[in-house]
Formats: sequence, structure tokens, C-alpha cells
Amino acid sequence: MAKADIGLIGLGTMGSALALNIAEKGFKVAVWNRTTATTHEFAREAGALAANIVATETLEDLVAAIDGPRAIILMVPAGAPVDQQIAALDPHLDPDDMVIDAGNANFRDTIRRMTELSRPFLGIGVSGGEDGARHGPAIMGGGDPAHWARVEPILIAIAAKFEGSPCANLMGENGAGHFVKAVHNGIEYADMQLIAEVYGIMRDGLSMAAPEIGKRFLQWDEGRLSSYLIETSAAVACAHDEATDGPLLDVIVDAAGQKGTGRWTAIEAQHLGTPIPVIEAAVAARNMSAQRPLRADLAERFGGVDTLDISVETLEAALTCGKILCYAQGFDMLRAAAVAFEWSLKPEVIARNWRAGCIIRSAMLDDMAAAFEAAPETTLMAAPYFADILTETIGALRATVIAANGAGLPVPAMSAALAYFDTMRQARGTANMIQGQRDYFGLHGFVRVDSGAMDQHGPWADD
Ligand SMILES: NC(=O)C1=CN([C@@H]2O[C@H](COP(=O)(O)OP(=O)(O)OC[C@H]3O[C@@H](n4cnc5c(N)ncnc54)[C@H](OP(=O)(O)O)[C@@H]3O)[C@@H](O)[C@H]2O)C=CC1
Ligand SMILES: O=C(CO)[C@H](O)[C@H](O)COP(=O)(O)O
Repeated sequence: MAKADIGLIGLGTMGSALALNIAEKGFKVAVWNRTTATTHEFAREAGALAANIVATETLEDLVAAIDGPRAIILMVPAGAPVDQQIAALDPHLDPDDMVIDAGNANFRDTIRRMTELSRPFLGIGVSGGEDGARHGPAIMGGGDPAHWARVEPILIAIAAKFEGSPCANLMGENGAGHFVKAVHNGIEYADMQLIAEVYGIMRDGLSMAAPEIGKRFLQWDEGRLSSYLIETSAAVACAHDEATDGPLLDVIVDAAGQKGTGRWTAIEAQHLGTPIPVIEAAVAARNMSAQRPLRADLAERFGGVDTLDISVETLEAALTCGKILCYAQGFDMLRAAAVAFEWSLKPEVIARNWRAGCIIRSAMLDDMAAAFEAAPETTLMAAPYFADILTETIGALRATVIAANGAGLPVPAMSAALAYFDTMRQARGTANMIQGQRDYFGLHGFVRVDSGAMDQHGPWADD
């Protein structure tokens, strides 16, 4: 029997879908899962694709089933499970065999593993959820180009295509792929939070029912906001709950989960000194959402929201504006990381890679790719196409934030987007006061605007 082209460990949501995708594209894939019953169930349900699947019960059998030099994908939870799985697998492998971590690893773990392991190792970010993994995800690779080349034909075959162009690219060396995936997820958090805030205004400020909100999202999906996340939000808002004979959305607990990628993005932005306030606000909003008992107590003490007067068209424009600002921050962060970690991250390649397959895919990403192709060093805020949209929509974002604040409705991500815009368009800011304060209490020195002289001190230095 011919040996498998590739191996895959971890037949959970993503791994099983990815394995079927690989098999469907004509590659033979050997699979192994910690719980053997899952492997059998997977093979049983593979249908016609079973011909391209080798189900194995032990790691020895898995390794023996793959053609050498081998490539084995890990699709297990990030963190300790990856290290445990590598440790269990490593003794069975030959020196040239390659391990590919395709989960949502922290890029710092990926860099550590690459230096610790004396074998080829790739860290690839895979986005698109279960459906993407099954029918075409976006793939963000990190590692040695020669190692990437060994599996590129398979990754390109299984990846999503945007007008024929595969959304699978090597982003850069070592942890670059997992870093780009983390920033993708940071943008995902921000985009989701902005949509949730608009939903909140429609629900609590305009008294709109979930299906009505869903219909608006469906309309927006036909225009500039067209995206997978708007489509998803429409489906969620329109869904019916049999048990209550009402909207499903109304019976979902208002506490958002998180597995770490958004938080890592916020932490890394702080390390890099790159402002990503919309993404940070989205992470903080998830943290606040988790504090349900406290929110319930405080609602009794301080609760009460006024209705507000704002058009749905204004909300659509505000969301468009906020979305551009959060993507601008994500891309600016990627540019800062490229310098700090010496990666050759190319914003136009990343934008192209995100046009299909991934969770943040949207019509705007094609325009972003075009903007970066024309000027790779630009911030999206200054790219002519997006600068024009910001000019057109910033008033709507401002009106929405003012109206929501006036009514007592929380819009942390939209507020952060507006504050970012206002801060970044202020040629003379207010940090002169901070520099004065720092010099007063710590003699940290300041620069004079008139002479450019550095390390200046105020009169208090003589006291
Ligand atoms: N779900 C999603 O939308 C996406 C997930 N990801 C990432 O993909 C990875 C997998 O996620 P997902 O498929 O959703 O997870 P699931 O929970 O569905 O599956 C996890 C898989 O990992 C196995 N596993 C768990 N712990 C260990 C361990 N200690 N050693 C070996 N195997 C282990 C499980 O085996 P067993 O059957 O024995 O429990 C199972 O096969 C994660 O890093 C996740 O962040 C990336 C993009 C999207
Ligand atoms: O990577 C993904 C999508 O791109 C996963 O669905 C991830 O789990 C989403 O993050 P979180 O669970 O923190 O919301």
C-alpha cells in the first residue's frame, strides 16, 4: 500500500476537517488521535474519502504509515498539549522529519520550539473555523522557506482561493505565521466587538428585535461592510429558538469566552509600543462581559439606559469607520513587529492572504491589499481610498459615540476608535504636559519646540 503524503495528529473540530480537506484534494493522510475511539469514528464517517485516509492507533503506526522525509501536522490545543505531543512523537521520528504546529500557538512558544527541537519545524496559523478547515482555510506560515517548500503543494491545495489566488503564504521566519494569526484574531475580536456594540444600540437604544437587527445586517452585507462576520452576525440574530419560540440571541448568556490570541495581541502591542486601542478595548470588553455577577449587582445600583435617536444608516457608517480604524491598527502593529523581530512581513501579502477563508475576510480586504500594493509603508488611515471613507464616515462614528454615551450605552471599541482617530490627527497633542510632569517629579528632561534642544529641565530643577 502506498504510504501517506502527510500525517495529522488531533482529530478535534479543526483537525478532522483539515484531514478531510487534505484527503479530498487527493493527498493520502495518516491520522492519529489521543482518544482512539475518535479515530475510528472519524474513519467510519469519512465516506468516499476513507480511501485517502490511514487511521492509526499508535504513534509508531502513524509514523510508519507516512512517506519520508515525513511531515506531521499537530492540531491540538495551544500550550502544554503541543509540548506533550511533540515529546511523545519525537522519539519515533527520523532527523529530517518535520513537525507542523497548526494550532493557535503563542508565537513565542513557536520560536522556543524551533530552537529546542533539532528537526524541521513550522508554525502555521490556520483560520476559517471548522468550515474553513474543511473547504479552504487561510494559512499563515512561519519558518524556514525550505521547510515550507516541502509542504507548500499540500497547503496551497487545501487553502481558500480568492479569484484563483491561494490564501496560503509563508509570512516569515520562525514565529511569524503564528504572530500574524494572533493579530488576525485581535482584529477579529475588535470587528466582533464593534458589531456587538452596534447590535446593543439597536437592541437597547432603538428597541429593535433580534430578527429585525439581523435583517439590517443582511442588508449591510450587500454593501461596503460585506464580510463573513456581518454574515455570521446576521445568521445569529435571525436564528429562532424552539424552546422559547423567540430569538435564539435573546437566550444566549452575555459572557464571551476567549482562548488567548486576542489577549496575546494586546500584550505584544504593549511590548512593541504600538497603539491598538480598538483591539485592546475589545479584549477588555470580553473580560468585562465575563463579570456577570458583578454587572448584575451594579445594574441594580446604577442601572437604567435612555433611548437614543440615531438612524440605522448612521450606525452602518459608524461601523464602517470603526472597522477601518481597527484594521489600520492591526496592520501598523504587523509593521512594527516586522522591524522588531526582523521578519519580512509584507502588508499587501497579508491582506491578500486574508481575502478568503479566514474569519475576518471581507470585501474591504481586497481594497486594503490594493492600498498596500500601491504604498506598502502607508497606514490605512492615510491611504487615499480609506482616507476618503474615513472623511465620509467619521461624523457618523462621532454621532454614534455621543448618542450612546448620552444614553448610557457602553461602546468601548467605538469610543476607542474615535479617540484614536482624534489623537492621531492632532499635530500638537497634550504630552507636553506629561513631559513637564515627568521632569518636575523625576528630572526626566524634555525637548524644547523652539530650539529642538534635548534634555532640558524646568525651573524646579534648580530648587
Ligand atoms: N475551533 C476553531 O474555530 C479554531 C481552532 N484553532 C486552533 O486549532 C487547535 C485545535 O482546536 P480545535 O480543533 O477547535 O480543538 P478541539 O477541542 O475540537 O480538539 C482538540 C484535539 O486535540 C486533542 N488533544 C487535546 N489535548 C491533547 C493533549 N494533551 N495531547 C494530545 N492531544 C490532545 C484532542 O484529542 P481527544 O479527542 O483525545 O480529546 C482533540 O483531537 C487549537 O490550537 C485552536 O486554538 C484555530 C483556528 C480555528
Ligand atoms: O482562531 C480562531 C478563529 O480565527 C478560533 O475560533 C479561536 O478560538 C477564536 O478565538 P477565541 O476562542 O479567543 O474567541
